[in-house]
Amino acid sequence: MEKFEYLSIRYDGKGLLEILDQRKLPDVEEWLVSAKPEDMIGYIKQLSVRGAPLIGVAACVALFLYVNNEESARAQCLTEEEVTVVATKLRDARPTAVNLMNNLDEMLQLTVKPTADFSAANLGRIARAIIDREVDMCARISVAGAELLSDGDNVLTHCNTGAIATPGMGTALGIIREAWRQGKKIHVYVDETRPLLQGGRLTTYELAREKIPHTLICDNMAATLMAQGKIQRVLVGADRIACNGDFANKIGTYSVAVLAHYHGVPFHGVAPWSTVDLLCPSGKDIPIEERQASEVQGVSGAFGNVRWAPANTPTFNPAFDVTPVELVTSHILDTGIYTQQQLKDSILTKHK
Ligand SMILES: CSC[C@@H](O)[C@@H](O)C(=O)COP(=O)(O)O
Repeated sequence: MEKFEYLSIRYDGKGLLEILDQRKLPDVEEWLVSAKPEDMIGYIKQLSVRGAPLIGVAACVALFLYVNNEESARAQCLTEEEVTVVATKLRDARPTAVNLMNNLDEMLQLTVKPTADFSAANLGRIARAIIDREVDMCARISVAGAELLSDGDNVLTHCNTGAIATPGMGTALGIIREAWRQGKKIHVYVDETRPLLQGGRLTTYELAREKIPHTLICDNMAATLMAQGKIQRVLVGADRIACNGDFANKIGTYSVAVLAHYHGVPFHGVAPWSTVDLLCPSGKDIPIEERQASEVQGVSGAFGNVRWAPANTPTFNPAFDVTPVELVTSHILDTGIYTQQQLKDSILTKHK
């Protein structure tokens, strides 16, 4: 595979794969080496690599690199079984974002089984095609969604859906970037996104780099802003969209959707088609990751580890929640903007 470099993942074309440690942002920009699949699995679990499209891409490149190294060492191709064992471990690194599963299934060439080719050269080609497609989908999403934004709009976003969460320009944040690039005078309210502060640390970092006007708020402030008429639209990402249009995204998204519904503010789920799970009928079928207590008992990161709750305080820490489709004004995908019925129809067409 040839050399590539994006904001949060890079490969030197000679075997060095690195990811930007998103736990340490915004103040520390540190690159971590992923020499073997176990490294990447650890980085995905600890959220050094995060964001549905990015973990999908990172896992594919890690799989390619493993096969490439083994193939060189043994001077022969790996078997399908050997590649599948490693792909399965990567697939299990996080349970909710379906991009990980969709992309690895593509690497395993499940749909072209009789002619599958597990050489490093072929896996490198597939991984490269997946990356190019993700970059392209981000660009298309951004253009499609930017049409909805007008001068003077205040947009609320949750978590981080930008260029560090994808190999492209981002999804929900990509729309914001594109609208700004088009000269629209918009302003962004950024939910801080407890417990891991993806909004407070990462979305603010990206918006500041792009010089897009923004204001950071705590998650519990969105209701007040909506009641004051200060939010015109909500744009959020997705980790898995079910066939009926329900979708999982960062914990807290559902609360924002309920608030938006109550206040009559348009609410959009934004994602590439690689986030649609054609095998998942509805939101109740989406597996939700639960994470460790320490994330809720305090905070940790480059700024240190701080616990404010008494040690061993019982916690509940689901990393994602499911927003029912009834609360979604429309989904913005790389192929356009979809009402609930249009999305269902498109998914049905893909099933045929
Ligand atoms: C373009 S990223 C879309 C989603 O993956 C994003 O909104 C999100 O929920 C990320 O969660 P994270 O736990 O930080 O990986």
